[in-house]
Amino acid sequence: MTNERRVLVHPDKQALAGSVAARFITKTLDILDDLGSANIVLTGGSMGSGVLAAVNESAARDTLDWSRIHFWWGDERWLPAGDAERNDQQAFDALLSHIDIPAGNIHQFPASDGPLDLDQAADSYAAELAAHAEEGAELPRLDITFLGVGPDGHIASLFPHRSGIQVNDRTVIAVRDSPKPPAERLSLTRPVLNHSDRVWMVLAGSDKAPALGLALAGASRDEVPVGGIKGRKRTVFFVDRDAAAEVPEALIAPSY
Ligand SMILES: O=C1O[C@H](COP(=O)(O)O)[C@@H](O)[C@H](O)[C@H]1O
Repeated sequence: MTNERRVLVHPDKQALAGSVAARFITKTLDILDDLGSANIVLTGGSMGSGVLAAVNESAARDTLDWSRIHFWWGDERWLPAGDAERNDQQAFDALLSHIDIPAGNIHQFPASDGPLDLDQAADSYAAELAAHAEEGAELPRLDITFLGVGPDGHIASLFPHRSGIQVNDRTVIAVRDSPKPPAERLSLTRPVLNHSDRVWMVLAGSDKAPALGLALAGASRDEVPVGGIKGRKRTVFFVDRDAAAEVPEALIAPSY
């Protein structure tokens, strides 16, 4: 199988979340069998928590040995710990509070009410990644990275026509000019996202169709940041029919 980007279309949001959750469980079981542990990067956004809620509801949820799975985030909103708008809080509500996982396996970005300022928080998360790096590397092996995609084509907190999407000399950046509130955020950079073995983008709704169509048509990453993302082994867009409206027929995988 090649590492071309694939688009898998599902009838609606619910089917999409259920299908991605089932794939997540089976793929992570394989990764644990093969490698002994797994590093998963989570996303915020509507489908991010939808998929985690579907994992939580799955009868197969506890076939996974959660003690061997580490969770990271692609980005975070610079808000106090526990704020309902934080990506980590949404993941806790959807799944993480309900499973038997050691606290040390959950790698949250710092919060705005902690002791660090935004730049120190970015450095601190970079150091946390480095502390779990594979030998001789700056980063851990990233097995699956989930990304939501905004209607403007942003991924993590890397937005169109902002400098963040071009950064390639840091693993984590402080963002101060997000067009989507809050303006202050923390984000992994594009080279880190592209270091992932598998990038799974999950998007639903007709407002996402133009960004997906442009990205697949080869728009620049400055215009549509998602266009600059590619996993080392697999890059899959899991979408619903509405989001797929502008995807060329030839790129749609025959079945899911
Ligand atoms: O603000 C964010 O938005 C994007 C996309 O969110 P969606 O609700 O439009 O799907 C998300 O991927 C990112 O992690 C988050 O911080």
